[in-house]
Amino acid sequence: MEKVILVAASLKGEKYSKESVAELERLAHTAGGSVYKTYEVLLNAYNPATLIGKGKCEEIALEVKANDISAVIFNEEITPAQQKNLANIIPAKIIDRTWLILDIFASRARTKEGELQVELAQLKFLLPRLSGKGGALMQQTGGRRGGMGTRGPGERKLEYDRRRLRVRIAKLEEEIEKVKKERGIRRARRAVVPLPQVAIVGYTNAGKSTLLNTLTQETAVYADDKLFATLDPTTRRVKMPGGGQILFTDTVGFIQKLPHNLVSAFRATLEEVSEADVILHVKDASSKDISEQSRTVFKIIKDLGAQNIPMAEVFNKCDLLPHYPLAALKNANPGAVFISAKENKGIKELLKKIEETLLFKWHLKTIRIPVSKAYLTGFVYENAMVKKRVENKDGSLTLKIMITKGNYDKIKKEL
Ligand SMILES: Nc1nc2c(ncn2[C@@H]2O[C@H](COP(=O)(O)OP(=O)(O)OP(=O)(O)O)[C@@H](O)[C@H]2O)c(=O)[nH]1
Ligand SMILES: [Mg+2]
Repeated sequence: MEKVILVAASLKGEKYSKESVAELERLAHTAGGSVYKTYEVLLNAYNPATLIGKGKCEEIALEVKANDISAVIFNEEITPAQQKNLANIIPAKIIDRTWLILDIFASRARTKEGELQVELAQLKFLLPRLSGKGGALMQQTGGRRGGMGTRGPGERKLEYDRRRLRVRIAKLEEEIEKVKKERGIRRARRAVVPLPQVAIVGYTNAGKSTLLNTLTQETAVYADDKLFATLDPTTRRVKMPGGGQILFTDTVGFIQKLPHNLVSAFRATLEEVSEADVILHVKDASSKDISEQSRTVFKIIKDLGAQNIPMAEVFNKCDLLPHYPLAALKNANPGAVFISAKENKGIKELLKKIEETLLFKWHLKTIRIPVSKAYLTGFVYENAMVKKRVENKDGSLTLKIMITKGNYDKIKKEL
């Protein structure tokens, strides 16, 4: 593990919450850092040259030298100029929050598309930060190479040459365009089976992947007590209690101050969210920061243009709450469902809630197909989710289905 120092610098009156500082510590930990010390710096104004004051920089520089610290991580975004100045004073890698998140993303990307997107976001971040003659700022700092803040996706080493970087960016954009098209084709093919789609979204570490595992009774989806365990969307079929199936997609976790170019980098991956029939918002009931985290999630949903999709709210990790606070939480959120994904509790209620929410767009119908119209059966199966099938004595078929209005009208006309 690399020893790191954290700096949470905020303006007086806008002081970071304890949770926000703890989150920075968890991010650093997730990236493989062992936190030596955390500086909470309160400022009257940000210093345009060094973000924090010169004196503070020198104090940190001494600490770095005396304790073999490999990186200093700032909770703020640092400008290229600030980074250069900071690196001149402090002999360690200078990493900001955005770069730290990108570094974690780089080690997490699993699919080709995920890798391309992370690398593109990294290179776009790096480009303005390279010093003039192709020298690499990140590499120069403290003469240190490798480790935290230098990872690319897969086994790839990040490039630090300006000209080559530009070429690589163009190539990545081209490849992403290609992969996107392929995805579109794949999705169109999948759409032939019109199952309702639920997108699981929520703050990082809320328990989204654990929930999907519980829903599908398997442990194929990587869940971990680290931030951004999931990067690429995973879609699974889930059997509903009353019959039928629904598609659930697990997505990348959201986080405060997620850099804007990252949101747009992941837009393609998050397309699943804007195309869902229901958004399932998973919250961590044990978090001290639920409302702030929810605000962050809503903001990103809006950024994705998905704010009009019906949403179901679920509080997870209820097993961690004592009786009284849990009761209070339930009182304050009458429309929500309360579960423990880990202990498989409340899952039935959750699925019921999701079906209810689906009824905004999908309708529950019972149809009878007489023998003379048996040819319609295939069409129904292709255009509806069949919850129950009863073969009647007279050879006719009674189907309980969930179906969109347009498709129902089509069937109605034929029957
Ligand atoms: N006690 C408790 N822990 C849970 C529950 N659900 C998930 N966890 C734990 O919370 C941690 C995060 O779970 P994940 O499923 O990886 O969370 P996630 O929302 O997918 O996280 P990202 O993919 O990082 O956004 C893991 O250590 C889980 O074991 C629960 O109901 N109760
Ligand atoms: Mg996950």
